[in-house]
Amino acid sequence: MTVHFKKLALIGIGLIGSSIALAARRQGLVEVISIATRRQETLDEARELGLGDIYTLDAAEAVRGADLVILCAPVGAYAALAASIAPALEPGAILSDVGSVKEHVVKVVGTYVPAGVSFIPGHPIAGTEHSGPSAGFAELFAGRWCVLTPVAGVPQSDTDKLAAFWQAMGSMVECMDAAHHDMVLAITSHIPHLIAYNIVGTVADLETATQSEVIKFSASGFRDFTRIAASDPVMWRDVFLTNKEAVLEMLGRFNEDLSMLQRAVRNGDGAALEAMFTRTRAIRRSIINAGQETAAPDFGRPHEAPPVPDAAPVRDHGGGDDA
Ligand SMILES: NC(=O)c1ccc[n+]([C@@H]2O[C@H](COP(=O)([O-])OP(=O)(O)OC[C@H]3O[C@@H](n4cnc5c(N)ncnc54)[C@H](O)[C@@H]3O)[C@@H](O)[C@H]2O)c1
Ligand SMILES: O=C(O)C(=O)C[C@]1(C(=O)O)C=C[C@@H](O)C=C1
Repeated sequence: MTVHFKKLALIGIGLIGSSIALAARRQGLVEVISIATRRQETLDEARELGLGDIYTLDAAEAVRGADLVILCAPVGAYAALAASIAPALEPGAILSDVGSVKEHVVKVVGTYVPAGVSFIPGHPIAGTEHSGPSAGFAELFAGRWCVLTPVAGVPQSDTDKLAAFWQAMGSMVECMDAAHHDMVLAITSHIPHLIAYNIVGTVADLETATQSEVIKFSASGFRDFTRIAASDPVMWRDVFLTNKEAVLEMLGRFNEDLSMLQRAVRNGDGAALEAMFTRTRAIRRSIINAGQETAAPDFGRPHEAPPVPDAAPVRDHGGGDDA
């Protein structure tokens, strides 16, 4: 499928928005890119980086005449943004987003979507701990999944067109129900971030002498946690505020398993510890065998893109209304 959009409007131009701008431009998917941000400094930075063609502080102005609009701001800003852009959305346009949670987005943005506009929320499962317009790179989505959660009544041809857009940027696309997405991401992304914030926070609370020892002797395990814990505070605040139920559900299970480990350590139950660690090692190996490790070797910096597939697959999880 050939993908071509006349005008792409990106509302918010941090890590994800700027990566879309760079990838869409590189792949020739769009004619014009208009960019809206809340703050003048961010807009100036985006302009200096040459990320778009039109720059404005007025989100409604940015979306006027756009056939693809993607919200790329923290999820907590979506309701106000949706209210302000709704009257300016063109009939026939596709409205999407990149937010890390989906049910909340369907609810708060959905109420503002005018008839004739196809609302197809999305989430590229790709990122780094960096933020802002200069953090983006065109290869970010290569070999990574992008989940779409189309709402009822959206024409399949629009979902296919948006899927083709992400595939052309190198992503593999899967459609699923928003609630299912939130449950899966709670355990694969949200809880890991909460754990990282917590463990690094625990170190921050240690007395100064111990803290400097931790920093001095931190090897890759703790360093990996600090990378994750350096992720954008506003973005992650909004994730936990808007995916509360799924996070609490998964956190409950996590706490039960942690208590089991605590008991095994206290009781010197080597067999229980070894059995658990053997299971988790197998999961790591299955992730590597599925090719996820090789797709983006170094998250922290722009890297050589793996080959962009001609037609990355679209998988249908089967949970969506009319996905
Ligand atoms: N960082 C990741 O790893 C990652 C991965 C996938 C999806 N996401 C999602 O992508 C979205 C953006 O995240 P990011 O990492 O690009 O964040 P970022 O902090 O790098 O950029 C956010 C951008 O939104 C702008 N913004 C903030 N409030 C705004 C408002 N009210 N109106 C207009 N613009 C506003 C900011 O100025 C900034 O340009 C979030 O919803 C996040 O959940 C992030
Ligand atoms: O590697 C990272 O820095 C990320 O945290 C990326 C990550 C993730 O948890 O996998 C973070 C948030 C997203 O919504 C999608 C991707």
